[in-house]
Amino acid sequence: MTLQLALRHRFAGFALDVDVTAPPGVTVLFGPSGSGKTTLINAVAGLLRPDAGRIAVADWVLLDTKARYCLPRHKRRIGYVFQEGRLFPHLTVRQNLLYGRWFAPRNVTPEPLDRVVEMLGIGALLERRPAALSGGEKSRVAIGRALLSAPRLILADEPLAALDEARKAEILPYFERLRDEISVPILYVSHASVEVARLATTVIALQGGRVAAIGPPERVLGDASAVGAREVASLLRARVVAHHDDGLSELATAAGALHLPRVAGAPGTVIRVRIAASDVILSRAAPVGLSALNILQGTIAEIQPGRGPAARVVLAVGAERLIARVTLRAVAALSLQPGQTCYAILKSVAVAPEDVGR
Ligand SMILES: Nc1ncnc2c1ncn2[C@@H]1O[C@H](COP(=O)(O)OP(=O)(O)OP(=O)(O)O)[C@@H](O)[C@H]1O
Repeated sequence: MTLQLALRHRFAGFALDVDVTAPPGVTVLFGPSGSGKTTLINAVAGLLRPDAGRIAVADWVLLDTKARYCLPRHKRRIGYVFQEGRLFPHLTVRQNLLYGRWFAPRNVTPEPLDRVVEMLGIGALLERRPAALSGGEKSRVAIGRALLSAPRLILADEPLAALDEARKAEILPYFERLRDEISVPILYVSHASVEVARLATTVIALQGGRVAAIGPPERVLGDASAVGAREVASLLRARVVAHHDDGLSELATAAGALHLPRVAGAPGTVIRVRIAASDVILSRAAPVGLSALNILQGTIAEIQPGRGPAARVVLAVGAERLIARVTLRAVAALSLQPGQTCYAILKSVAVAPEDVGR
């Protein structure tokens, strides 16, 4: 189901002006503080009436100012997943989940409770109260409660921002399952590029109230003007080939083989791997005697100088593009030029578990 977000709204000193349509899946709203993410989702949620616009999930229209139509907030059928979970402390997990179901319209059957419980791995928690749950468990219950309200859209507003790295890594796979197994579109607000890489079907990069870029994550994450020079990364599709006894997993990508710290997934599983541009080193000559395990040979496709002392060098490696962030001094010292053969070097341990997703 496509998601149409066409909105104009003005505050003193700030204007939101967005007109995009995203395909089904997870649409991540990505942008720095003050770029307008909250303003946009408040308009979707019905908490803010924008000056003008149209918001629709497929043919389910939430707002159409031209037609003078504005669906009231309680009829929008949005499932919310917030940062702190916002569960009712006096209710058990089961009661919290069933509370969600209470909001499902009478003529719609929500996902069965058993399936949601299984999908989120919360079967053992059903009789506990929120005070006896970890942050990650609370998040999973909050996702379940949202799903059981039979939503037409799930709105996740920085749901992982309050969690530490380990808890984030625990929750991300559940959002991946949601994306892959439930047909409800998800609008997900984040300013973490790891979450973009893992979850997004489509990324909307917002800057100063405008869309700086929209597209699949592999394209938007490679665009420094959209995500900021420091966040630039490549996103490679990879297939798990084998797990080796020394704790490394061998992956096949269109750019060549990669050896990374053990990833989840049986051999044959297709995953996506985020490689931060600042973790890639370049060499003109085939390196020898290096400790780094991943050396990929490619051709320089493009050199994009930044505003500071760094440049992004885009390598065509097999059918993939790999981006390296190196200093301009290194570009000059190595006399890097488009068309040259170049080797990209990546330390295995530079790729963290949260960089690898389904
Ligand atoms: N009610 C309001 N009245 C006036 N200005 C507002 C109002 N709400 C938001 N703004 C301004 O609109 C701009 C965008 O704010 P918004 O909260 O949408 O950004 P954001 O991307 O969600 O930021 P963050 O990541 O920090 O939550 C900011 O400059 C903010 O000060």
